[in-house]
Amino acid sequence: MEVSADVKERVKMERLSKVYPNGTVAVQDVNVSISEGEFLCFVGPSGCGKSTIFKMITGLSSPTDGTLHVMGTSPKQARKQSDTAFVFQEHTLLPWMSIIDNVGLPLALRGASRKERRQEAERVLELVGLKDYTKSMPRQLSGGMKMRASIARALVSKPKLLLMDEPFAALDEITRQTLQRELLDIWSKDKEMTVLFITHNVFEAVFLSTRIVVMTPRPGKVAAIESVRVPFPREETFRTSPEFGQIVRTVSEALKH
Ligand SMILES: Nc1ncnc2c1ncn2[C@@H]1O[C@H](COP(=O)(O)OP(=O)(O)OP(=O)(O)O)[C@@H](O)[C@H]1O
Repeated sequence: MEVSADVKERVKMERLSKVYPNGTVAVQDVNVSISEGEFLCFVGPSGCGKSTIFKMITGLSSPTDGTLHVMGTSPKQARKQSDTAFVFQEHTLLPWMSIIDNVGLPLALRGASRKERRQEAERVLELVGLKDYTKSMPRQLSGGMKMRASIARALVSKPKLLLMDEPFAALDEITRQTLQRELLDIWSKDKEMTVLFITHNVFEAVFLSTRIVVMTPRPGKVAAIESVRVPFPREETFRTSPEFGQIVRTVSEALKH
């Protein structure tokens, strides 16, 4: 695959398409370029191909047409370099391992020393507010805390690209809003990290994003790309501001197409 010269471009999709072997056109002609340091949300109805795009970015699924560059190289190469990390809706913590061992697992798989694993796991557990729970087992944590631990595990390998597929969908509204703020804090401290975030929740997308990609139902195409030009840190008052309401309306309108 051709190597892009622009290292600041984290993901480049050109006419990206995916037709599954059974004939389902999941993604069609998607053109999106994502730069370093963006927080980009994908919103769209169920089945519009959001997860399929993520699978292609992580190299778990191949495009059937068009091109896709991740970190200026192929998705598989980017994954090999540990440049990408993934957080799913359900936490994927191993129930028989303590939180610190779960969080250090990606480093263990790479052969890192025990000391490095512990240091790095403690660093990210502090970032997500779980430094007092290093020895706990997953079953001892609430849903929100398990999600924090999953985020810590994704951050432990210092990814340049963090992909999050509806990470807060199973949480109650208060916990969801708390985690949104915490995630923005973590992201804004690391200007090199790009976050791609899937959500069905337009309010969540507007609060978090620098840009929002609105997708259409099958076949999944881009209906609109909206910029949210509101500076960070975003205060809680943003959620009830007229500007917020206006962007929510624009995105909701685009979703109807
Ligand atoms: N392995 C597969 N084989 C065949 N069709 C598939 C496969 N995976 C997904 N699809 C279909 O591709 C379309 C897009 O699926 P995808 O999971 O990417 O959508 P989504 O937008 O992430 O949906 P949701 O919001 O419900 O998670 C859907 O119609 C789905 O049924």
